[in-house]
Amino acid sequence: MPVNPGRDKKYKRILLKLSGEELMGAEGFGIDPKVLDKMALEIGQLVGIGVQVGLVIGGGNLFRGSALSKAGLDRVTGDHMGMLATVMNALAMRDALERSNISSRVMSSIPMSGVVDHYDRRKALRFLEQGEVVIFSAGTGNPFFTTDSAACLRGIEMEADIVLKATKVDGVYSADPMKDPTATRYERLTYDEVLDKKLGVMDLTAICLCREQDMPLRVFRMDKPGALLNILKGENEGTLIIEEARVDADQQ
Ligand SMILES: Nc1ncnc2c1ncn2[C@@H]1O[C@H](COP(=O)(O)OP(=O)(O)O)[C@@H](O)[C@H]1O
Ligand SMILES: O=c1ccn([C@@H]2O[C@H](COP(=O)(O)OP(=O)(O)O)[C@@H](O)[C@H]2O)c(=O)[nH]1
Repeated sequence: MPVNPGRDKKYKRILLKLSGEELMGAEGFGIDPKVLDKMALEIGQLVGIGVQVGLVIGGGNLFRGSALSKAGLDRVTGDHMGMLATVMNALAMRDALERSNISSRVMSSIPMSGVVDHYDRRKALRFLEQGEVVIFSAGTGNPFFTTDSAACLRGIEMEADIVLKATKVDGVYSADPMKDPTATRYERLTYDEVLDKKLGVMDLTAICLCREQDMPLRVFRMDKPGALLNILKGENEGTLIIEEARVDADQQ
């Protein structure tokens, strides 16, 4: 047993984005507690080696504004429902983390007194420094955005070393791999390449924000056992999106 099992970790503070659909497991809707427990275990491993973890969870397993609007609802109302869905997911994740004895906090971009704390950057930084997992819910608090953008925004505000986007596919491909079986995976891309090639894995607002603030991003498959820990060890899971000039610094 190493004296300090975390000494080789590559990142001190991460912002992990989980898509809402990840939470529903094999079901078509809702939250599968078994998936939550599995995720809590993986997050617990990171906390155990001293990584500070901020979490943003999507709401796509419950409601998406764009889908509700297609069904006839007002778009802004639909987006509000989507943001509230992310708060429900965050509460479920906090519950799973606490069942695994991992201290965690939920903060919401929309004030929800008596349910969760209102987002406060300085408080969130303090919780992270104390080793608590901070779950940032209700997206950015504004309609017409996504939780990808919220994850990048909070990652930048928290001065995370990297934003990790956990999703159903194991990286960024030349085309949507769910639709095009000939698509090939990139190991590394620049922000401009993602934008120029219109690679649809993440929304473009999020990519632009990371490009402006020089925040590295990694897209990987969450349900691959150990993938998260591998990334923390510096292994090449999924696809890294980074400015060419920063590659050397990232590889140290
Ligand atoms: N170039 C691409 N490379 C990888 N995935 C892509 C690409 N274009 C579209 N996708 C799709 O993006 C999805 C991931 O986006 P994500 O935001 O996690 O899903 P959701 O839309 O459920 O929130 C993948 O499941 C994949 O089908
Ligand atoms: O800043 C935000 C973040 C999210 N949403 C709404 O919340 C829904 C759920 O988020 P998202 O689609 O990003 O979840 P994911 O696809 O990651 O599960 C979105 O469809 C939007 O309707 C929003 O209006 N503003």
